[in-house]
Amino acid sequence: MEKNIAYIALFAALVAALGLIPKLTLGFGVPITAQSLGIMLCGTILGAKRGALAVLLLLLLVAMGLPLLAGGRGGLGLFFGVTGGFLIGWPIAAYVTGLIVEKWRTGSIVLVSVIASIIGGIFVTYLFGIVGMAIVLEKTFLESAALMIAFIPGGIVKVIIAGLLTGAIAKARPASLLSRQIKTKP
Ligand SMILES: O=C(O)CCCC[C@@H]1SC[C@@H]2NC(=O)N[C@@H]21
Repeated sequence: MEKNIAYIALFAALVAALGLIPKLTLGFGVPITAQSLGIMLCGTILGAKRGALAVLLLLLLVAMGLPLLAGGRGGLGLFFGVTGGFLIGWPIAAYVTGLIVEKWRTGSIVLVSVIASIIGGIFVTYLFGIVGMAIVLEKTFLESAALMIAFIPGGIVKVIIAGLLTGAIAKARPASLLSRQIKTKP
């Protein structure tokens, strides 16, 4: 129990720390940020529930006004802004990423983590982001979706980093890979 809380707090802090890496805000107001890598890692390393809780903890602190998002941003208003869809999607993205790593036990952990990060960290995150942007920017779903192209190159780099880091932890400290400590039914 205490171990879980410590890991959840640690990964909320990790995502916040990734916000210290300078962001690049695109013309339509959404930044390219290293924090989306943190969302993937929450899922691949902590698993579904703990990963989602770590992201929710971070978002709670952001909603309370702590400047923990890239560029030192915080406040409830962000959830109603152009990046609000992404923020709402982040815990679900971490959950889906973690669920895939928990359930898919065969093959290379690096490959499983990369695929889980693509599905959770890219598809799920982008889906929520596209809907949020379409509402706030008053664009169609397809117009918003087209804007996502700018995030794809960075997204590919991030899923590879998430896969390699998760693989390295699986090798060096298997007990710390909580996503694989969950017992699945035979
Ligand atoms: O800081 C915020 O307000 C949230 C930013 C969300 C940015 C999204 S996450 C997926 C995609 N990849 C990026 O690097 N940026 C966008």
